[in-house]
Amino acid sequence: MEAAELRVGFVGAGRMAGGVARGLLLAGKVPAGNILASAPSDRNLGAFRESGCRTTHCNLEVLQDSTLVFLATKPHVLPGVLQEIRPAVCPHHIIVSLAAGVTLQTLQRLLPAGTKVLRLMPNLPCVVQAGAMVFSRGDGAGEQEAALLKSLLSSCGLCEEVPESYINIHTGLSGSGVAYVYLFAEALAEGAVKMGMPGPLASRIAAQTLLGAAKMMLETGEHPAKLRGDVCTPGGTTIHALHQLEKGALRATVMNAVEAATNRACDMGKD
Ligand SMILES: NC(=O)C1=CN([C@@H]2O[C@H](COP(=O)(O)OP(=O)(O)OC[C@H]3O[C@@H](n4cnc5c(N)ncnc54)[C@H](OP(=O)(O)O)[C@@H]3O)[C@@H](O)[C@H]2O)C=CC1
Ligand SMILES: O=C(O)[C@@H]1CCC=N1
Repeated sequence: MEAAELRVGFVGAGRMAGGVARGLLLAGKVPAGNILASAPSDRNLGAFRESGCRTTHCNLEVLQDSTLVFLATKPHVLPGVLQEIRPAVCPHHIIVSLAAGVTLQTLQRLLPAGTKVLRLMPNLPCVVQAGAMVFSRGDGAGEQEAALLKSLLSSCGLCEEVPESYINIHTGLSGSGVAYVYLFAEALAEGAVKMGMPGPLASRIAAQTLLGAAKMMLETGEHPAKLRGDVCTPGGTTIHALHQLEKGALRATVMNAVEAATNRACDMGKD
């Protein structure tokens, strides 16, 4: 299907829905007039309207209007939403859930048999077209639906199809991982403030440091341990700092964080 013909709906219009919609619009993948978003309040719908998209308070209207429907409510709200929209779900619909933890098995159980359903895990930098997304398809979704989703979401960042068992791990690594990185950025900047640098300058430099380090990792393809070694002068500043981080068990703590978030996503998926 040509992107210009595709009608895209969002049930739930918050941060992630807004981020995905923005990526689609900026890349010219879907015209604004072909996007319809629903939410109970106007809190987030205004931003959609300002971009030229249509909005409604009625979730069923999104199903009636759209072929590709993103379910972008919080996970605890999703079962009620699925119950509400189920009568309006038809074979032509492609349903994509963004909800953390909610399994394909649950989605398939709560939707009509044979529904083309996919489970996507994005992360917040989709908002600036630098997201990291993975998705898996349910039994009713084929290569064509996967290719369509991948092509559309490439406008929001990296997007790969993976076995469903990786989705909760991606949540711990990247969906939640963005927050660990902000914590690290905050700590970097506060260290600089402690040493006398003004806060706003320290924050900008912390962000650019993360951006540059990430860009080098992606562009060189080198293992981070190799790149870290390249920064360390024998007897120099970096190795003294890294010793402190090792004493604080930074690596083990971050690994524990990924494990905790992954386990939490698994628990959230239990019926
Ligand atoms: N935030 C993140 O970094 C990530 C989030 N996710 C997943 O994305 C999903 C959305 O998260 P996020 O965008 O942060 O959440 P937000 O709280 O920003 O947005 C949730 C949206 O759902 C709407 N909503 C609430 N109840 C209903 C309902 N009954 N019917 C229709 N819409 C409803 C809200 O309405 P209103 O506007 O009126 O409040 C709001 O627009 C979640 O399932 C989360 O697990 C995945 C990866 C990363
Ligand atoms: O905290 C959460 O549950 C969601 C999923 C990943 C990021 N935010």
